[in-house]
Amino acid sequence: MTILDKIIANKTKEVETRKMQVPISLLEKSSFFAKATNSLKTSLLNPASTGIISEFKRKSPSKGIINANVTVEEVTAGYVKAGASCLSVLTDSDFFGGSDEDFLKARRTNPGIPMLRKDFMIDEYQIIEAKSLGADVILLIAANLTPQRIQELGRLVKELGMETLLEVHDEEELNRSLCSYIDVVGVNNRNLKNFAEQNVNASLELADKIPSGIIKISESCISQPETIKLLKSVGYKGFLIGETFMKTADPGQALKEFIQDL
Ligand SMILES: O=P(O)(O)OC[C@@H](O)[C@@H](O)c1c[nH]c2ccccc12
Repeated sequence: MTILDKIIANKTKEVETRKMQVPISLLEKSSFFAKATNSLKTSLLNPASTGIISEFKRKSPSKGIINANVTVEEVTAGYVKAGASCLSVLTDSDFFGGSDEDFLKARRTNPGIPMLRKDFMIDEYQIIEAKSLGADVILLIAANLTPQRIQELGRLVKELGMETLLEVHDEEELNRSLCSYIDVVGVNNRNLKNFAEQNVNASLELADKIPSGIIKISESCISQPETIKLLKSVGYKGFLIGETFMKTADPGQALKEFIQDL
């Protein structure tokens, strides 16, 4: 069993429990259903954008605890002040130490910036739940979804006015998963089956395989401003970074310093 298999088995149970606890009709009462979303695409296409999608991540299966001493409000506000183009907030609690409460706190603190709900999406229920939390962008991970499920979930994301970030790790996942509901493609440099990689080779290899009209993001294992320059030179517009900032005492300050060297 890979780590991803374990996460998905756990997530399947979690979603079934939630469905019994909170009916969709209750989720739909959230005021976020009446609010317009902030577009990630628009943000990344803005020439003044840093392209940095900064992530709030307390722990991970590969690194264990990354930072247990900061609050989601201070970190996300610091990211926005430093010039992040989008925020990513983990809501998976068992493997990543996140929660829906974290997401809501970040949302209320930063109403005007695109926010990605970072979780393992397998069910329509979670998409509606994401909308109820004020999410703008949904992550669909090709490694754990069939092409048909990507289409079905992507369609619902669009119906609810949000955008879909499709995450792939290799060319096979990319080719089978692309469909008309995908707004942005993210190449995860880390293989979620073993969490082994420490480099951005996956992004470099896939750069010219992603159709040119689609906005490209490089995800994970980015720790140097020079890497951003390299990724930009092969066409990437977005850069999803968690640990590099989260492992410091002041992640917002770390982003600020990182941006100065871009
Ligand atoms: O902390 P890093 O190496 O900068 O990575 C951030 C982000 O890309 C990573 O957390 C991530 C990418 N795809 C995921 C899917 C699920 C959970 C987490 C992730």
